[in-house]
Amino acid sequence: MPGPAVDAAPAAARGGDRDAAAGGGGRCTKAAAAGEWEKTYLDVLGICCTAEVALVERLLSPIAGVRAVTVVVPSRTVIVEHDTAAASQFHIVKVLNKAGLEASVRAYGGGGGAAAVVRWPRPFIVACGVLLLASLLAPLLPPLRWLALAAACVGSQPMLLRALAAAGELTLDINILMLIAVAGAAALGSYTEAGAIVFLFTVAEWLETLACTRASAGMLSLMSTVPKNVVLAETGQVVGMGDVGVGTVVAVRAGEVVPVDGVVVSGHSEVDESSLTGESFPVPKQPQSEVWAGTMNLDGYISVRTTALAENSTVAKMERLVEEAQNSRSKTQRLIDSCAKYYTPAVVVLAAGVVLVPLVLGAHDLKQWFQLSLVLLVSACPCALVLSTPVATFCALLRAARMGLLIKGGNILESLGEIRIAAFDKTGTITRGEFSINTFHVVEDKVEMSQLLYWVSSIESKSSHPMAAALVEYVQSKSIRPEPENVTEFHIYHGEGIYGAIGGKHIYIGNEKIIARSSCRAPVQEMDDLKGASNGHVICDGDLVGLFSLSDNCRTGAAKAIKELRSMGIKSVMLTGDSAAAAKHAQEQLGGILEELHSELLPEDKVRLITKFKASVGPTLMVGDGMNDAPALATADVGISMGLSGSAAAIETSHAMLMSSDILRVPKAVRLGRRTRQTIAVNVVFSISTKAAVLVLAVVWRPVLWVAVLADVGTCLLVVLHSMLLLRDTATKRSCCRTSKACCGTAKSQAKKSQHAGAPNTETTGVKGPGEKAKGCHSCHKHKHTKLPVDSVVIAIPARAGEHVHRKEVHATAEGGHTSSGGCCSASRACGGASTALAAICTPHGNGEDEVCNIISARTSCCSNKARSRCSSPKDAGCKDAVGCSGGKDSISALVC
Ligand SMILES: Nc1ncnc2c1ncn2[C@@H]1O[C@H](COP(=O)(O)OP(=O)(O)OP(=O)(O)O)[C@@H](O)[C@H]1O
Ligand SMILES: [Zn+2]
Repeated sequence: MPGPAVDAAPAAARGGDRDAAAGGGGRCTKAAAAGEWEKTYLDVLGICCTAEVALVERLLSPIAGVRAVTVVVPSRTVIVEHDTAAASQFHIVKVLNKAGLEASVRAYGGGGGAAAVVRWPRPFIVACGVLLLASLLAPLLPPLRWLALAAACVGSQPMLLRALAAAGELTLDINILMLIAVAGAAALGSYTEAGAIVFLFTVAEWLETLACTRASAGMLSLMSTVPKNVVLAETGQVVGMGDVGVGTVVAVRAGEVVPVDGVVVSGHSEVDESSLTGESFPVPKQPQSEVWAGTMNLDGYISVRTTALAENSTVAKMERLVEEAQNSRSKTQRLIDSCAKYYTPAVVVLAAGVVLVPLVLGAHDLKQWFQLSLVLLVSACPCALVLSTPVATFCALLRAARMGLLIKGGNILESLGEIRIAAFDKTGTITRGEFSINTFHVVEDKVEMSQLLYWVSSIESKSSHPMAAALVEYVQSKSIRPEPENVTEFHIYHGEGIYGAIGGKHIYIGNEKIIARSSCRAPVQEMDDLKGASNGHVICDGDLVGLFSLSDNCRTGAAKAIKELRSMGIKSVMLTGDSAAAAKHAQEQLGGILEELHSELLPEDKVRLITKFKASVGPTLMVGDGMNDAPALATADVGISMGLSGSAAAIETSHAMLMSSDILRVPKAVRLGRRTRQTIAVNVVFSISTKAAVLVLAVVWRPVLWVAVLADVGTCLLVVLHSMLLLRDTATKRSCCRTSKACCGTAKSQAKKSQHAGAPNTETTGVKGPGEKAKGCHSCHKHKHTKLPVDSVVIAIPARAGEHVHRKEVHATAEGGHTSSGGCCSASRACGGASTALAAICTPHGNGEDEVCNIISARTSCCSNKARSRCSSPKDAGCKDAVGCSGGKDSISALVC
């Protein structure tokens, strides 16, 4: 498989090639933040298909002060990066409108602006329709037939402007073709037909725009929620976002949108992160909590120290990715575009021949030939074919973003649909990457425990490995403060561990391999072999001084995700840098579902294996999080990085980013890729066959111009509508109440069963989320509409404290105990803080087949103690399987569904 993955680097924005050449690859916002450049989003309704892209670029690029032009065809959006002093928004809009492109500046703060603009047909369309209708009375009053001609004239105004602009640029576009057809029909005396062509064309265009804007509303609104100004906490001064450096403390009052990514310094509040995560529940924030730009401070005053510049905020990065993805062209699209380039001129030449040859030969029924020629001309527009890929890709990318998966381009989506084998990294991907320390001891009293802990924590503070975080936290819990600033040398040995120098001591920390590297004199110690635990060694100046062991648990849903992949005919394997024992332990937790285990791998070993899979099995998916996974992620046909918790290297090199830690979205993504490929195939076949049918009909029966036009614009519209089916998550909408009832009902009945089984009481009562009335299962529609607008981009960010549970719907079913403090994360609120509560969280499946119910226990650490079980159908009250919560002091085994 010639890896499309390799050329998957996000394509530089169209017209922004100059930036790309300068090495900035679409990174234009950097300069913009400096204050000179501004990005303006324009709704340009006159963009019909990719034919207009070149036109828009050629119109705007020469304007002084315009630096980059990006045209997003499916959403009819033009993004212009310009110097406001040299080229005003007004001027840009004027230039586009002069060419009849119907441009308007998208209102700041709302992605759905365009939808409002195009809700009603424009006056010229209405006038065209009315005149055409009146002309149909011509049999009663013959002069009325002229009204049809008037209709054609009135309706074709914008077409004419666009045609002129295109002709000026020496390009042949749909507008020119249609105008020739209209003029031809008029010349033949078929005024009604001329009027009908114009009316059909304009109405179809309007409907298409309506559909497109519905699809794209919200896509570009990610960034627009972020305020442009901030209030400095110390002085109360209001300054522009561009002037805020890292480390500035800004004030965020209740009801305001957090303007920056940062850490809370003072104050307590609840923040609604739904714009980023889709979480409907406010997340409590206190000093040290992280907050993100674009989220809403609900009810308290907080001051936030910025940790990133505005252009590097999570939301800005996401927006950049989304934009780049929209503009990267997939393989299929490139193929179609290059075919379309030859198709139009070829058909136009043919059309000319059809008139000229009979003319020269002196044929009798010239009118017939002339009509055939016009039909051919109308059919020369490859609109539907050209749209068949980008609209489908666009809708699928949007769908993916809503389920928390940012895909860096349409070609990746197509590759996703071809995957034959999936390779998973272990630590942080299959497992949580949240280690707990089993043992930590000094070897033969060689050093003081406190000294050892100080060394380890100080050096580990410099590592981003999940083990490092656990070790540092462990040491801090012993009231020892790590001092990473005292570590004078630091080095990472991939697959082995780390090295650091502190206080003149040379210290290595890592697995067995690091012992050899450190030229340790002491014999390898026997560790008390805890099942599946990873063992760590601390070597100080060539002497083994400390031993520790840590363990990690598999992610909820990992086994199910792999099972689902298998049901799709995809093989799953594990690639880990950890020991064979740890790999085997994870495999046991998964019920032995992985087909191959590869352990103790170095980053280059992972690359080698991926290359092997690509050659021997086929298109390969790699899912990973660590720095050691980055090269393998880049090598795979599709590399998915896990969560924002993943290492920066993994996020950078991967082709798609899972914004939550829900591994179940991996099979969903593959399914979406398959659906996209199917949709594109159907679109292509449909648009080619209608063209062929019209031509055949014209030749064997008789050429009817309006049928050709209807087929042309109708196909375009149908292609758009068909692609929009990708946006639909049928399961979410339809099965919502049905399943919720099922869940509640079944939870109740199961609660009884589980009581017999000795499991904790899981009787059901409503659970309140903050700001919400207690919801039974019946209010889910309302809940749905208020919390998850159809057009919003929902991107899940992994929780820092505890763990978020990503959900579409919360049908809480909990037994209220005594209220307790709790409050570990948003989900704890779902549980109502009850000490023995259980909440079932149901996530309907994309394909509408089944749904997943998470059970959240609301003890002290409610969110992490969840069990997951599966209802195969809403009616199926019985449990397929139930997994007891493993780990955690308050673990609960429960049967639900
Ligand atoms: N910062 C660290 N502190 C202690 N040990 C480490 C550290 N980094 C790596 N190691 C040791 O090196 C081993 C391999 O690390 P590596 O990052 O290659 O893989 P991993 O993250 O454990 O597994 P996976 O490849 O599944 O993510 C780890 O299992 C651990 O024993
Ligand atoms: Zn990992």
